[in-house]
Amino acid sequence: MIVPFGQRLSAAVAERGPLCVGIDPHEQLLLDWGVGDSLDGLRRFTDAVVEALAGSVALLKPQIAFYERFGSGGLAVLEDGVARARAAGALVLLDAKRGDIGSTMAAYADYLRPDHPLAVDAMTVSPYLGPESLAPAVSTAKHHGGGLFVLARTSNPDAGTLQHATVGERSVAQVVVDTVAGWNGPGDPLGSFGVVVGATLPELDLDLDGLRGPVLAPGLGAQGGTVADLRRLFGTGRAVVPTVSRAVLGAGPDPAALRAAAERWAGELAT
Ligand SMILES: O=c1ccn([C@@H]2O[C@H](COP(=O)(O)O)[C@@H](O)[C@H]2O)c(=O)[nH]1
Repeated sequence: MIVPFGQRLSAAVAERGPLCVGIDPHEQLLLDWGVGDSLDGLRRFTDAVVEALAGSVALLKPQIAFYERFGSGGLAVLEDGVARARAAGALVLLDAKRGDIGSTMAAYADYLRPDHPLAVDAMTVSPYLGPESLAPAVSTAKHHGGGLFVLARTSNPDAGTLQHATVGERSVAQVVVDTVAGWNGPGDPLGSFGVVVGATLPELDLDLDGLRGPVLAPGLGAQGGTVADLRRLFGTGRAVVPTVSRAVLGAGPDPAALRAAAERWAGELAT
């Protein structure tokens, strides 16, 4: 039976808490960990993070850019790490930020097919070609029980330059949120289609009330966002998935230290 991503996310968060940990093997992190900025270092880094965290956090979010740096070998490391993370019970959100004309978008969305070598539970996508260009990904996600997180109001400082531009009466970011809301069914307790909204925003300048889907909130830790910012921006009662990469990964390579760093964030989120 196919269980939609929104339901699987709800169950994972109920069991493990909302924290998502990003797997971002930056060159500097590989050097700091002492594993080397090499394919072997990438493999050791990925193995360590998966082994330390896949049994306890709800979501892992590998950033594909750091694997593509190493070509096909890097992607093989990612495929192996993703498969092992899912087998250990973590949902995997591939941070790929794909977006293209619809016919190409259909191919990108194949990451959501269970028979893909890099099959994941959900992926990030970019609506820059127009939110309707993402329709083939929505259809693949619905067919296979996958999820999408669409960039709406991102965490980088100049994001508002484009995302605040207006289309009629609404900002571009709001058009994205409203489009994604339309992909979630009215009866869904939590839909499979969510948006990305940074935890670094000075204020929440968009209306998320009708979304009925999860909000992925990056920007915590290394980019300056705090748990207090999450509360200030999103309040309580919303399905927010806070995601942290460097502020957890910096604790490695010791698996116990990685787990402790993730537990500190999880503990703070739970208070
Ligand atoms: O608005 C966005 C969307 C995605 N990201 C990604 O999240 C992580 C953040 O890493 P940190 O080390 O926790 O800063 C990274 O992969 C980004 O590409 C984002 O930061 N903001």
